[in-house]
Amino acid sequence: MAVIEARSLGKSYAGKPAVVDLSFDVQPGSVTGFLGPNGAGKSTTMRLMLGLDKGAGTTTFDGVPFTSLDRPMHHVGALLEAKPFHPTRTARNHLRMLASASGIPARRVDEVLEQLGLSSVARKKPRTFSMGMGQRLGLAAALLGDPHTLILDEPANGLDPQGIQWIRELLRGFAAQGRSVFVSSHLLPEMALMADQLVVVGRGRLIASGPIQDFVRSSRRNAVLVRTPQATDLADVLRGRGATVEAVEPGALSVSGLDLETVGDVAFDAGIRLHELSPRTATLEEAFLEATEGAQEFEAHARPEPGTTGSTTSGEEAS
Ligand SMILES: Nc1ncnc2c1ncn2[C@@H]1O[C@H](COP(=O)(O)OP(=O)(O)OP(=O)(O)O)[C@@H](O)[C@H]1O
Repeated sequence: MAVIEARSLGKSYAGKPAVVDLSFDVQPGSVTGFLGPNGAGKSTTMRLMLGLDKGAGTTTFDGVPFTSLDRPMHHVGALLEAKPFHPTRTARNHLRMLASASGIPARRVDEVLEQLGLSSVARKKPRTFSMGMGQRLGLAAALLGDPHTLILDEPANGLDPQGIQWIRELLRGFAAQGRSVFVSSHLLPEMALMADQLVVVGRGRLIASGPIQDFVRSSRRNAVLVRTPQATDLADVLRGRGATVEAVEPGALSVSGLDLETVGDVAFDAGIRLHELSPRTATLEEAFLEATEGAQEFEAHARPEPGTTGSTTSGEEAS
């Protein structure tokens, strides 16, 4: 059951740093979400981890680099952005070829096709597949060797809501067996449901790592909502106690910097009547946007006019 240890990973393209001195661990029995804005270096990091890109640093799987693993498909299954499918081979033959190259019995191919819901298209060519089906085939290839570690770059890309829910259950189940999952995604509500640990990067550098609850808890967007007919008085008293107070609507305050019990006690001591006292927990998206503020490589400068679509970006599309 592999601990992944990534140490001082680094990579530049044409002198421009894409990944900078990046170190983190992925523990068995967990789903570790890999988050970062577009162009933050997630795909590059995953390629470095698997020895597919040359760069600085090392990554080991239970102490062994990927390129030195004996029968690597049995240890690590990977789904990266570029999925090389043979143009004329069927889905089943594509997997059979991968299986035979790794000494995996052919019956395992049919097992994963079944597991991934691809049995009915097993004899079709992947180039005719929708994006979601292509993702499923890529996942089938990653699972072929029944590995104890999965490294997945945006696996939910192109999947429909049922597919997204299915992959969440698959990865949670995989981790519950004591295996390791390292997965990138921009679907933050999904990540909040799926991951227990996070690695967050911006401009190729580590921004945060650790349990997802700690990351969300550290957000300034966590607050206490108070409704009171004496909002002005309460705001003054709370500010006097060092809280940050924002009027969200007439008679309602959002208070940060004090916990819920203290806000209630302060109001009671000041003789202020409360009509509501409730916690407001930050979402993963809010915590992420706050943590990566200023770390976006591709920043939108113009909001679309109401009724139009699209936005203007300052740079090229990331990979
Ligand atoms: N093959 C390449 N040649 C040149 N530059 C590259 C190449 N691959 C990535 N980059 C650059 O490296 C940086 C990191 O890119 P990377 O694709 O790793 O980011 P990412 O976090 O996966 O982005 P996204 O979320 O948009 O997929 C970006 O500035 C990107 O333009």
